[in-house]
Amino acid sequence: MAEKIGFIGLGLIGGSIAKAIRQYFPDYELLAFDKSKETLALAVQEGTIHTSCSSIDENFRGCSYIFLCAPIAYNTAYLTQLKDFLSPECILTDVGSVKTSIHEEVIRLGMEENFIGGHPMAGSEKSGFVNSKPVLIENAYYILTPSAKVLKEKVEAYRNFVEALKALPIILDYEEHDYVTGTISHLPHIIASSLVNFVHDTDTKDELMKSLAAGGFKDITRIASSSPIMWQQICLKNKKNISRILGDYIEVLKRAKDAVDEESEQQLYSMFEDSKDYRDSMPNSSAGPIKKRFALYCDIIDEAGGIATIATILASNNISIKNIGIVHNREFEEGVLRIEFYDETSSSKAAELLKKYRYIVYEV
Ligand SMILES: NC(=O)C1=CN([C@@H]2O[C@H](COP(=O)(O)OP(=O)(O)OC[C@H]3O[C@@H](n4cnc5c(N)ncnc54)[C@H](O)[C@@H]3O)[C@@H](O)[C@H]2O)C=CC1
Ligand SMILES: O=C(O)C(=O)Cc1ccc(O)cc1
Repeated sequence: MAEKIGFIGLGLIGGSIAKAIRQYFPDYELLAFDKSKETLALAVQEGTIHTSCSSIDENFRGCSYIFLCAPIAYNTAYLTQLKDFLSPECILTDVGSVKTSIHEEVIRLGMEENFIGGHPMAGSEKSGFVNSKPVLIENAYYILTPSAKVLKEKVEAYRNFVEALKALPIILDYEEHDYVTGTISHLPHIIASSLVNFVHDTDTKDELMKSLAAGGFKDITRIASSSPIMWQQICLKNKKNISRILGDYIEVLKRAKDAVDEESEQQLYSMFEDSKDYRDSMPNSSAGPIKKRFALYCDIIDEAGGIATIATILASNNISIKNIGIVHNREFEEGVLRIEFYDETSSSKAAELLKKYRYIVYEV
């Protein structure tokens, strides 16, 4: 066996990372401790992990990576128990949605040389090992928050590891992480939950609102179905940022109310126009502008013959393909043909050409 990797908590995120490692590094030895014995039994039975641990024990000694993937307060609480099992080479990491609290505890316990915080910006409203899958982290940003005393070589190794698992590493300061995710992730979850509860509390006797809730409502409230314990802990641990952000956001809502009360045509139009322009400018794929890949996606009916036909169309128009293959990812769960090019011009030329041949092309 090559490397040994340990997991504490093997739910949606821990399970997805473990499955991605299994897929891309089949000779690595994986072991896990989870408070749920059923989860561990299933993970062994499915062949995701080799060893299930009934506590944080000797098995964790000699791991090259240890991933803390339980709800955040437990991750922090387990640091003390782990300390004795870490070799100087071990990279200790977590996947928690809040970073300052765990970094502060790492500093207090003198574990900075080992710790690099981690946060895959992927997930869903579902939870548990049963819902985990390797594609969950594919093409998703994976934020790394290195401790001040961790060696650059360790950060580089972790960054390469994340890339090998097909996610997109990005390095951030842990405090900046909590400020940014407070707005783009924690605030939306609070808005979604409070909006759903608002409908529940103000609905008519015969629950007309519940019955009639349409696409828009469902789009922006999907995440209200997320794990209550996870979001309770996020709000408790990122209290300062969330409180300030909520305060600012309430001011924005007040301004929207003023615009309605005052029948301000200009303000109302600007609000919807500005949001439309900005939302339309956001990249659809999580890869975003930071790491630009020139790829398009295309529906094909028959995999084998279909790929050959497309390759011929592109080659006969002097468009070189960098990579081609069927992918199943978060955006295209049913599977789609992904074609990657060397530059933007080739990608747009190919899209135009394939559309002419009546293919359904997605440029994301
Ligand atoms: N769900 C999401 O979309 C995302 C979650 N995260 C972070 O990932 C972490 C885990 O979240 P999920 O995988 O979604 O949750 P989950 O509920 O799917 O998995 C948590 C796992 O930890 C285990 N666990 C709970 N308490 C434990 C304890 N005291 N000791 C050992 N194991 C324990 C549970 O049995 C479960 O298997 C959280 O810290 C969360 O902030 C990060 C990115 C996305
Ligand atoms: O399902 C979604 O859209 C999410 O927002 C998932 C998510 C939840 C928590 C995180 O820390 C990161 C991503």
